[in-house]
Amino acid sequence: MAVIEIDGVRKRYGATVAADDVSLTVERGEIFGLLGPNGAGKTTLVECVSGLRKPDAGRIRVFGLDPRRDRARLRQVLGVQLQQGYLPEALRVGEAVTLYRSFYRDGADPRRLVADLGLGEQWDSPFGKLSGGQAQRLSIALALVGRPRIAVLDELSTGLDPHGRRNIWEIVERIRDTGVTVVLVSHLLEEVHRLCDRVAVLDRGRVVALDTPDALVASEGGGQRIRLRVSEPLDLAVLEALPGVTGVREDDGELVVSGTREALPVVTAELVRRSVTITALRLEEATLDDAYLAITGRATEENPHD
Ligand SMILES: Nc1ncnc2c1ncn2[C@@H]1O[C@H](COP(=O)(O)OP(=O)(O)OP(=O)(O)O)[C@@H](O)[C@H]1O
Repeated sequence: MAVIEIDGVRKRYGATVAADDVSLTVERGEIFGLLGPNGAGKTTLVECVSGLRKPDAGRIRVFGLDPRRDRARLRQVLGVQLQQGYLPEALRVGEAVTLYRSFYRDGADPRRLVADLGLGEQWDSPFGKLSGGQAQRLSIALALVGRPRIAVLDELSTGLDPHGRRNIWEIVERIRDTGVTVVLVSHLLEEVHRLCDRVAVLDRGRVVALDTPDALVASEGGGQRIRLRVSEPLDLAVLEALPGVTGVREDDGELVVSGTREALPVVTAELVRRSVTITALRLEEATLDDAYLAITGRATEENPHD
């Protein structure tokens, strides 16, 4: 069942098109990723969903509610994580969570929520004294204190070290396990691959791909990269023309051949046929990075004058 429905949404700021005919749905209980480079329109879209911005055109429904018209009711079902630096420095963790709890009819127990997010010892700590990871966990607590059915988390691991990031990811998985639908805004591929059930890739206001992370990887050729060194110079076009090969480039003396699983036997056979000796060969599985570069690169080529 769709809990968020976005249909034909457009939003402009002057000459900048931040949302260009965006249509997508978010299903109950999933972690849905919005992925894209800076300025792709991710924040604009979640602000429209949260009722903070009014689209120029299109329709949005969240549990059937119109985010602008039904804002008070929306607030009871949708929790939005605020960006860093949002609280007075002197406000203590416990005070902040208790204050936010008072905005909701049926909220969570502040002490338990703070403990669940690993901030029990910081209950009396002022916001200004928290580490980056603790401040992020507090912002998640504030998004969850109203016991929302949907949580919107925007760039939640920005500025965290790898350990802090993993910690936050586990928290997001636990949130999902309690039945809350999560919309995750991110520009980190590793993050969306690890967490998201489905991902919409946004580029200059447009949805340029929407699928599971694994399907996005597979859609870009099924994914292998062959890195090889050869005994003599080779015309790249020879390899590019082979079946299963989707791209060939040179990287620091190595030939990097991208393609389907079929590519490896075909490429090696062709080199043998040409009596070219392979001096080194390494096989890498394609990742979401490859898919993402291919998808956003293609979107740019399709609209060279934008
Ligand atoms: N209030 C505003 N006034 C004018 N232009 C804006 C405004 N807010 C956003 N924009 C522009 O709209 C485009 C989309 O911005 P948005 O913040 O939605 O993208 P984003 O994908 O969230 O980017 P980031 O990852 O950098 O936060 C950008 O070109 C941005 O400069």
